[in-house]
Amino acid sequence: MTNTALTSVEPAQNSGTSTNPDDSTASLRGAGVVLGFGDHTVVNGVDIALRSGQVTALVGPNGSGKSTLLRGLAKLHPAAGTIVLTQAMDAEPRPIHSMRPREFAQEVTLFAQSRIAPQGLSVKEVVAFGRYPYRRRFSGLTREDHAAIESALRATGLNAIADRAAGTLSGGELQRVWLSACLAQQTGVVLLDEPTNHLDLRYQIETLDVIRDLADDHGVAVGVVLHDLDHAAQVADELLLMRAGQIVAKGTPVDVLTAENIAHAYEIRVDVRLDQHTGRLRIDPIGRHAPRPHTHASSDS
Ligand SMILES: Nc1ncnc2c1ncn2[C@@H]1O[C@H](COP(=O)(O)OP(=O)(O)OP(=O)(O)O)[C@@H](O)[C@H]1O
Repeated sequence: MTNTALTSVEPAQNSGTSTNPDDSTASLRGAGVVLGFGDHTVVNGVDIALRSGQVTALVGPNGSGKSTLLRGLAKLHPAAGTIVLTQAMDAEPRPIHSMRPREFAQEVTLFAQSRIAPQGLSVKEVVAFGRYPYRRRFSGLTREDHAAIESALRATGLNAIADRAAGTLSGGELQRVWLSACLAQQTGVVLLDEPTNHLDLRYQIETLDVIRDLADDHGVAVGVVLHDLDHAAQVADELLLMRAGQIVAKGTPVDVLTAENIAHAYEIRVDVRLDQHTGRLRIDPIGRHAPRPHTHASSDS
């Protein structure tokens, strides 16, 4: 794994409508969203608003519908209800189903959970996939494309391995390559499904930093599924807690991540504390076994 740290994402510079930091105000809203598989409804009447410059985290137990909701917002799963995209502050919201795929891909990207390892392509060539919505037929990469790819490679700490074969990377490295491709797409809405999965501690934290950079420095509307509630509390402006296809709590991390809400959603006991020194929430799940006391070897004698 490269030693290059994730650095802040550079301002977008291409011809997409949401790529200028000043006008990257696209936001995605869903009302009464219903999604399912055949007769099996897995998201049932969800309201969600992803606002420019804000991080919204979706949390909840396995199978509660988080990934399916994200896929519905990304136009990858048929949805009932209303999902609209507002491309600029004063623009009229447009139903996403009326948008052409290429146009939609210039506005919204999804970092999905399962990822293939492309054989025969370098890291840089995979990241270049992110520029596909801007490419003209039979034309090569433009200066803007190269700048976006370089910026995304730097942001994900991949410049040192940009020429390596993507098929030879570890799971965590490959994950960062696909995250990089999403960043290279330079959209006003970024949807991320468990982006910290498979990453070591350092890249988990640096990925959370990149997510905050997207919102704070570039006005991106971020929707992210996270399993780690500490991470969700750390990165999100708003949390949506899902259970059985519905949102059971919505608001700031402090409002949503109460012991009662977590117990209701996950059916476990937890201890939730606000750290007085750091001002951060600490969520401590309580298992069946009493915590084992730990001592230093030197204090045993
Ligand atoms: N391809 C599929 N066909 C049928 N049912 C599916 C399919 N994919 C998911 N489901 C079901 O939809 C429900 C919601 O799944 P989803 O993956 O959206 O949940 P999730 O909250 O993202 O879960 P996890 O935390 O485990 O990733 C689950 O009951 C799951 O079994």
